[in-house]
Amino acid sequence: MTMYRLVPTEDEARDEDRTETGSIHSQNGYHPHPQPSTPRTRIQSFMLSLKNRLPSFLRSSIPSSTSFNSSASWGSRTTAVPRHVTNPGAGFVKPKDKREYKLDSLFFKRFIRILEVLFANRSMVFWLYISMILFCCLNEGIVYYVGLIPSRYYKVLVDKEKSAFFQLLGTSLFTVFLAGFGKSGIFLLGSLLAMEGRKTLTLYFHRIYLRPKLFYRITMMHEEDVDNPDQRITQDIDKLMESLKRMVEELIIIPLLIIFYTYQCWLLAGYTGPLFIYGYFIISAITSRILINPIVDAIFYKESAEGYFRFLHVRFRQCAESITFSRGEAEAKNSADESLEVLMVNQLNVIYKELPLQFLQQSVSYFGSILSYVIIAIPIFMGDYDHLPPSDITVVISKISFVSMYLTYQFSKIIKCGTDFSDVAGYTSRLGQLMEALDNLNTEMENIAIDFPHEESVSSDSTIRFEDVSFNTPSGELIVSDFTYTFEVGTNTMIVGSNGTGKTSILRVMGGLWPMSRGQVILPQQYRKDLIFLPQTPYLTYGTLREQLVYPHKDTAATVSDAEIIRVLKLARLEHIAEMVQDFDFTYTLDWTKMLSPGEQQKMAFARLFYARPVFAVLDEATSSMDNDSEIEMFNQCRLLNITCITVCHNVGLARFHQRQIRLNGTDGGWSTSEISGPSNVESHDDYDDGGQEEEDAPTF
Ligand SMILES: Nc1ncnc2c1ncn2[C@@H]1O[C@H](COP(=O)(O)OP(=O)(O)OP(=O)(O)O)[C@@H](O)[C@H]1O
Repeated sequence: MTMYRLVPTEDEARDEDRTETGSIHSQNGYHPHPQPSTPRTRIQSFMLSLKNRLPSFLRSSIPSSTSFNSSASWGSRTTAVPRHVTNPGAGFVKPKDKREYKLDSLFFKRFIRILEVLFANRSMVFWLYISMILFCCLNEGIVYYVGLIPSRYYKVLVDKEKSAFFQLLGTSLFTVFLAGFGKSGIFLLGSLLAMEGRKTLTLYFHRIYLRPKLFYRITMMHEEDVDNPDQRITQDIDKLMESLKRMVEELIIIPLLIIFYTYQCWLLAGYTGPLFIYGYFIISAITSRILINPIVDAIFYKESAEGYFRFLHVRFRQCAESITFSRGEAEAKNSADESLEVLMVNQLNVIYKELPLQFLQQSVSYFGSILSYVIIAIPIFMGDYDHLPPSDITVVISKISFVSMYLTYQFSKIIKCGTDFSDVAGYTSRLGQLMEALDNLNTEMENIAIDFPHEESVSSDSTIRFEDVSFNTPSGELIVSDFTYTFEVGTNTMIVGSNGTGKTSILRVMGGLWPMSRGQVILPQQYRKDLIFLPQTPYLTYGTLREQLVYPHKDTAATVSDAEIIRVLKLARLEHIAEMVQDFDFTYTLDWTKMLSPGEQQKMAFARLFYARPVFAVLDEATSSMDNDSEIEMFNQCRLLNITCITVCHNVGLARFHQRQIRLNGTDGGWSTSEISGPSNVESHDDYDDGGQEEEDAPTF
């Protein structure tokens, strides 16, 4: 036996104070109910004031109350970030007067963390980056040579040297060709770098996001903290790498170039040249930094709005049939229009905030070229080159012009990268925030020991035991209090109660998805093998029929024989599927959920169950879409295969397949257990009338 538990520490237990209603209060955690003056009330009043300030079409998108975790059994919030006002139906609105994302130390911390992931273990990204540096150095050597060509032309033209002119023509044509080759090489390496970077970061996120239990919690419970994690992984990483690529292409060897051209400029124009250029850069950089901050923030919120807009369309696609049946197309159009409107508002916000930066960048470029003439003029008017003949002065002017303009150009490139930099900062904030949320959640889950197994709790029998278990909803409502029950092998148990009384929640606690506020659950040692959960809507993977049956153990698919597939399909009354697909190894481009009816999808889940043959099957309304005969067949097969059922359902007719029941009464976490007296199983279909028809000894739920 294996046990997982959430037991308060001794200190925490001391602080606990039980009220008459059975709720538990604690100074340092485990609050099943919200405390009177909590952040929840503050957030609610903030949202109310925000709602009143919004245009009418957005008001409907703001929920009148927001769920807030006051229960410490759910741990602390994932990150100290603002509560976004969210609504998947309409989009996203940023709380007014609240700027959170900017170029501060947190940004640099997050950015360094992303770089650590990208460059870890001398990855491919690392080598591409090194190759790019080398290529850029080579290319800049060529550029420097090309830059000096005009001064050589001036010389041969003023001196009328014909043969030197043709020689120079040949060399310059070859150099220009080399420069083109260099530029396209940088483009290739940059694109590979962006692609490889995207792959590395995405794989990293797959690893930390799709972790057992954590994936469920971040998507189901922490939407307020981290909106659209899927969009961050699929879109934001790509955009981050594209912006980074552009920046790297522009800036990769800029420090070297600045040192080199500063030295050249100082040699030709004296100290005033570099002094003017550096002064001009410092002023531009400070102004640029001031203008970038609001853009980072705007990009963060624009991406959130993008996420909701995309999410809405995905939901339309998933629910196309339901929407059409309920003639909800007009409503869908309205919410899509509203969501687009919110996106446009956010996009416009980005455009407006980028405008001053664009103005600065353009002005800086033009001003840079004027500055180079000032730098040339100073030594010329000071008479530094009066001793040279006119042809040599034109060479000097051309050289100073090139080095000063090129140095100014390097600085203006840094300023011009401001837009990309603000993009990078925005995406870094979104990805960094997700990383932190996942880290915090992971630590939180480790601290509350929600996962199992705990070696010291190993026991020999195969029962599932709940011992004094209490738990709350994520919003802090007590659902079940001091629940003690043993699920024994061979004894089917039914869990019943009205809607929302916590039937599925008991299964969530059993599966480790929800934490307990107290008590412990003891599972069979090989719980992964011995315990299989069948939800109402099974998850059907993309892939072959063989893979479908062994889900989630895709790697074992090849070991399942065709005969075995046909056998379990027959048990699940899906033999026609075998004929329909013919080739068990054909990967269907069509979604299996489109190929199978809801009832057939549930049968597919039973086919998996019959293939795996666990000790316990936890069925959460797992037969709700099946016809009566099929329902009987599923429970009969479970009995024949010695699978003990723990069933959540509303169908009174199913009582005959169970020996015990747990009833949740929905008030103060109350519950009761009883024996079910009636036929414990059904051999023939005839003695099963109708799921809705009660028999004398069948309990009513
Ligand atoms: N993610 C969540 N956040 C907040 N509350 C939740 C969440 N999931 C469930 N709840 C609440 O927990 C309570 C119990 O939910 P549960 O799904 O266990 O009910 P149930 O008895 O299975 O209902 P039904 O018979 O309708 O399936 C409900 O009041 C529900 O609102």
